[in-house]
Amino acid sequence: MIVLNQIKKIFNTNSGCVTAVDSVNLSIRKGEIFGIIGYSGAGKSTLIRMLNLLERPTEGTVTIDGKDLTQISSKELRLARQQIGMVFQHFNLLWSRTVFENIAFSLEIAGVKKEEIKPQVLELIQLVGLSGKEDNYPSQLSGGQKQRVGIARALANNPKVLLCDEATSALDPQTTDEILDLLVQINKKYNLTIVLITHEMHVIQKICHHVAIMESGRIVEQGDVLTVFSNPQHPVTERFVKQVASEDDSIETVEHLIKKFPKGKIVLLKYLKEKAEQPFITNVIRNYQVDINIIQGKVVQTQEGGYGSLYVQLTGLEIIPALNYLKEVGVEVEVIS
Ligand SMILES: Nc1ncnc2c1ncn2[C@@H]1O[C@H](COP(=O)(O)OP(=O)(O)OP(=O)(O)O)[C@@H](O)[C@H]1O
Repeated sequence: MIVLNQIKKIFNTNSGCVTAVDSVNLSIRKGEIFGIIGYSGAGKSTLIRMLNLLERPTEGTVTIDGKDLTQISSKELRLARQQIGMVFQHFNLLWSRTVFENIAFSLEIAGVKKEEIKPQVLELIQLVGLSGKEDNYPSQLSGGQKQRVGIARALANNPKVLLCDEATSALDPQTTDEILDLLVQINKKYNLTIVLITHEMHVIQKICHHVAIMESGRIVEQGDVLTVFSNPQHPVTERFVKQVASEDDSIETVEHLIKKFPKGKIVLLKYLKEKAEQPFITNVIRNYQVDINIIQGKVVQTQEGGYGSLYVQLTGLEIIPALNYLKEVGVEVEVIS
């Protein structure tokens, strides 16, 4: 539905040219939540701003529903932009207008008839959970409430796509989760395509179906969230995955474990929860002459399901057959010592 083809953005500055986005190709499917993650300066903001041509690409095409936005007239672009809502890190609300007026403003600009505006705004206010706050000014709202206004305003013209530019980065962890829950609710209710940028893996883990990892203007890895989480390929991806993994996963700790548990074998078991539905630990203990000592582990839940990783110590006479059984039932087995 959204296709970026060989997108490049070069800024000419006094100190020379900066390539902010470099030959990016992306396909984003209708109805999915697509996350783009990267550290500061990776090019995320520039990339997302090219999706509605707030930033014009130096090279490449941005195609939404078959229409190349880089080729259409400014009038067509204005109409196309109404189909693309945007939510910002610092909300970008009109401070002298109430909640109601902020949301109504989008509809006024789009030329919606006056009598149609009120019911639509009230419906949006209810959708984002701000009933009763219609007449409040932004300065009277919490950060989370301000972002709810931002989301309602972005949805006012029934967009096909919602772009979220670090929408939760200015919020505390609990408010972040509430806003992310709201985005999932909206995605499901309207089958709305959401593209977000973030530097927090928690955001990707909690709500995204697909993820692209950016570094120095390029996409270094992309795929469905569960695969990328359970099997990161690029060093940058590994660093992001560690943001949501337990601290104890560091190699120092593994070396410490080897010293602490010298008997038998220490093994890292990785499994997708939905694939490994059997009670495989119980089966191993029942069917093989081994004991299992669970040393540490975690289960991470994503929109696409969960995956687990467990460090275990196996002792006993049938370690190899037990490990073979685990592989047979779909558990990834890595022998540490
Ligand atoms: N208008 C501009 N003029 C010149 N250089 C720019 C401009 N906008 C961005 N850049 C440069 O492009 C690169 C990518 O910036 P961008 O803001 O897209 O990264 P980012 O991943 O969104 O970072 P952050 O999370 O810090 O916002 C940086 O080197 C930045 O300095």
